[in-house]
Amino acid sequence: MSTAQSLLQWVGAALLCVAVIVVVRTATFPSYQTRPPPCNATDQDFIPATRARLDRLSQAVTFRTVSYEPGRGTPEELRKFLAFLRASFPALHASPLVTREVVGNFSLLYRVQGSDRSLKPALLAAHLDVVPVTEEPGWEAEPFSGQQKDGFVYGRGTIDCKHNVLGQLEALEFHLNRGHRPRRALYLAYGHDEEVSGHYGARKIGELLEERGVKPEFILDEGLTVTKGVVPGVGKKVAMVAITEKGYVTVKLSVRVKGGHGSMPEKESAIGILSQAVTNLERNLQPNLWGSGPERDFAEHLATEMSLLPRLLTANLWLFTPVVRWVLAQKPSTNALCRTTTAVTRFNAGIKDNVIAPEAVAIVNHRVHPKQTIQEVLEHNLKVIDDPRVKMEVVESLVPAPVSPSGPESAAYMAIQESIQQIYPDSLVAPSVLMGNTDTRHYWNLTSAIYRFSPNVMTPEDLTRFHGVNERISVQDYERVMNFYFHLMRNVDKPLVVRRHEHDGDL
Ligand SMILES: CCCCCCCC/C=C\CCCCCCCC(=O)NCC(=O)O
Ligand SMILES: [Zn+2]
Ligand SMILES: [Zn+2]
Repeated sequence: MSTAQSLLQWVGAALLCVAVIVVVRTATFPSYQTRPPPCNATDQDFIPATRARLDRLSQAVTFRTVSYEPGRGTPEELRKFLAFLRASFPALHASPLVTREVVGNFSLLYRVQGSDRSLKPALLAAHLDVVPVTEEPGWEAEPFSGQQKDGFVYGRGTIDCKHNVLGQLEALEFHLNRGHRPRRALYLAYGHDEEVSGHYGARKIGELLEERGVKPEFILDEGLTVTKGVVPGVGKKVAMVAITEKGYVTVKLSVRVKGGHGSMPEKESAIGILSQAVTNLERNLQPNLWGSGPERDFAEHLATEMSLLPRLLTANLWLFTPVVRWVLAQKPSTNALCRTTTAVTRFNAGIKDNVIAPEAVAIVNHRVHPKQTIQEVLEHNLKVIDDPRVKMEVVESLVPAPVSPSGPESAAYMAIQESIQQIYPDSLVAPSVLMGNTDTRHYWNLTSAIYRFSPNVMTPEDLTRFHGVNERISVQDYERVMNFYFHLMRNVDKPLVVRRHEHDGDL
């Protein structure tokens, strides 16, 4: 046999081995999906989306509680919104079990007293502020109208996240009206400036709770949602419970040149130099790190629920990680899980048509992958810009959040999963990474069990509504939001027991 023939035989045998491993791993990959526990709720345990409840959500949207910049807000609107909340939920505001504090002038902290002091409190969070409306003409209903149309409530805040504020308060009001006396103390924390980093709201709440020695069993804030048609290869709904958040670093790029008359320009302008720099950043993305961080768990939790090809790839990441990285990098929503993202969010230069701009400034917002450091992000930028005329300064930064426990070893995570599956019995649940940031950055010292999840459904078409045009929630989803919080309040109102890790209950 020639050397070439024997080499071919060896290659053939190696390929066969690889194929066998791939097939065996695909066929035997473990399932992480457990059956939803039976829900003993009766008809009386259901909060219907009545006219009054829908109108309260609509009315909440009409308060223009927009936050623009740290320290600048809409005090009058916030004040009116707080008064509206007080008037809208009379039972909880009159209850001797509930205390209400205004923190940092406009943020709210409620405490519901529990009868069993051995149980650590639960903390549900959300925020009162909303992002501004940038593209008014594209809206099918006025963005601050709260208009109800075709089975939806429209407007800023309907999914980010007045639905969570109102949903939690509706659930608590419902509970108290039925004479419920909780065993576990419950905190509700509503910051008023989450969209501009929470420096005056959630930070103050976090400091206050720390001073008082409050150590919650877990914290649940806004976050990822139940998704439908968003996760490649998975037909069922997937509830994504974020167990960590990407970090961020915002940088300011600037170029200064000599100004002058528009009739006698130099070869290059500040605008041209800076444009080249941001083009370099957009053409040379930060490295694709998918699979090296907690996002890998997300895929592996869903592997057995995927159609054949994605399942084969996910069950064999030892071989196919580069392929998965390439596939996920093709869409903005999945690319966000792959790498530190680079968004050029502002670009300013020039004051007059015939004056050469002496300075051009761009702001670049990066969301940092859990396995990358901020230093590495900045070094990458300097390398690809490769122009000493472009100055780079860090405006603000935050390291990726600590990873919270998930799976059967975490009783709090399982209580959230159980509550999701009681409301969405056909949904899968998987731990994930939030690509944005929440007020929980100010709560890291309170507990290591921090989760970010909003109990409404998002389809691919809905993703751009978030901070975008035609933000809306369906009536059915809002009903699910209220009932999710109601179930969660019930499910955690007892000692939470850690379950042994096992796969006996697999689907
Ligand atoms: C494998 C599929 C991954 C795609 C997942 C998309 C799911 C989308 C669901 C919700 C969108 C959540 C956006 C994050 C918002 C964080 C809160 C926020 O706006 N904070 C302010 C900020 O980060 O600037
Ligand atoms: Zn939000
Ligand atoms: Zn937001």
